[in-house]
Amino acid sequence: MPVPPPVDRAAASRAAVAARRARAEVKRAIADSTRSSLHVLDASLDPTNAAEHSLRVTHFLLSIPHIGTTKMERILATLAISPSKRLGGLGSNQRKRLREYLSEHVPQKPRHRLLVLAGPTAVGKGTVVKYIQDQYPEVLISVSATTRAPRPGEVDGVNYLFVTDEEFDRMIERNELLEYATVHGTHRYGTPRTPIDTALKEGRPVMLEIDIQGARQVRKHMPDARLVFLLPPSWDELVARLEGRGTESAEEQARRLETARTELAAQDEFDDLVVNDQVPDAARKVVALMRVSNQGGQA
Ligand SMILES: Nc1ncnc2c1ncn2[C@@H]1O[C@H](COP(=O)(O)OP(=O)(O)OP(=O)(O)O)[C@@H](O)[C@H]1O
Ligand SMILES: Nc1nc2c(ncn2[C@@H]2O[C@H](COP(=O)(O)O)[C@@H](O)[C@H]2O)c(=O)[nH]1
Repeated sequence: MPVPPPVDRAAASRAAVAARRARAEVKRAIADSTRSSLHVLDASLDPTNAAEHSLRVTHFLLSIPHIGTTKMERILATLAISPSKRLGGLGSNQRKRLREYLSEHVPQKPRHRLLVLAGPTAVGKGTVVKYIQDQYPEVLISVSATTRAPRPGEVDGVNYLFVTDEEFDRMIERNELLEYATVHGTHRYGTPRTPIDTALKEGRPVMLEIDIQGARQVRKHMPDARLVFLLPPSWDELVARLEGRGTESAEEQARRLETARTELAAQDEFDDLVVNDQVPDAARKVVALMRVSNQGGQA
């Protein structure tokens, strides 16, 4: 008889506890409507979303407000889904039927139509945002405040609100900024809160082009925001774009590329990754993510 490999019982038990906690968190999230059930169903497709992937379809349905045991059993029978199934193990037709059922019968909490676009220096965030501003005028693009000096051609109030250090301090004191950060270790940048709140109340999609520190703060304050990371086609192309733009000294370029390495390493924290190969394609993909955000679907 071959000898079975030794079992690390403590590690297995820790993993089981962690998995149970993660699943409980997903169920709590659906129950208090911080995430739509469609969003959880879509996330379960990806095995790396372990909590959603391993969630039993029975637990999933029971965690939705107003679905009790009887209704849950009826739904599963109607959709021909075995109660023993886990969300990640649904067949494509079962998944489709469940999705249709949820879309039709379960009110989905509308997500903020707030999208945060981040990515390393010179990946083309500003270029993609400018394209979106021109082609999709319904999207409000936030104008950040910054303590850096304007570049040639930049206009105060259009590209940025160019402010002094003292003015920036005052904005912080008055709680006027949704988020702020010192970027590339030099100047401060921040997102004025009021225009965003107003636009969201009006149901208008809003987009922020900010750095990763800012994206993390937005996620904390507004968990419904969609975080999108713009990627270059390659590292060499990123360097070529930074050098080609020619707006920074060699020293500043080196500093920015240093930050870029750290930022690229954080891409997994984001909801979606979009490669900026051709600007119109990248812009279309980003806008599509805003359009479907109420449905919890995928671009
Ligand atoms: N898809 C693309 N293909 C080729 N060049 C591009 C593309 N997108 C942007 N660029 C060019 O890359 C350079 C950097 O773009 P941009 O200034 O928009 O980057 P950014 O991400 O906003 O940078 P930063 O964070 O440093 O402000 C610009 O010269 C721009 O014209
Ligand atoms: N956290 C924030 N980051 C911001 C904001 N506005 C812009 N940025 C980021 O700064 C860098 C550098 O911009 P540049 O115009 O000097 O090249 C870039 O990565 C932006 O995303 C903000 O309001 N908050």
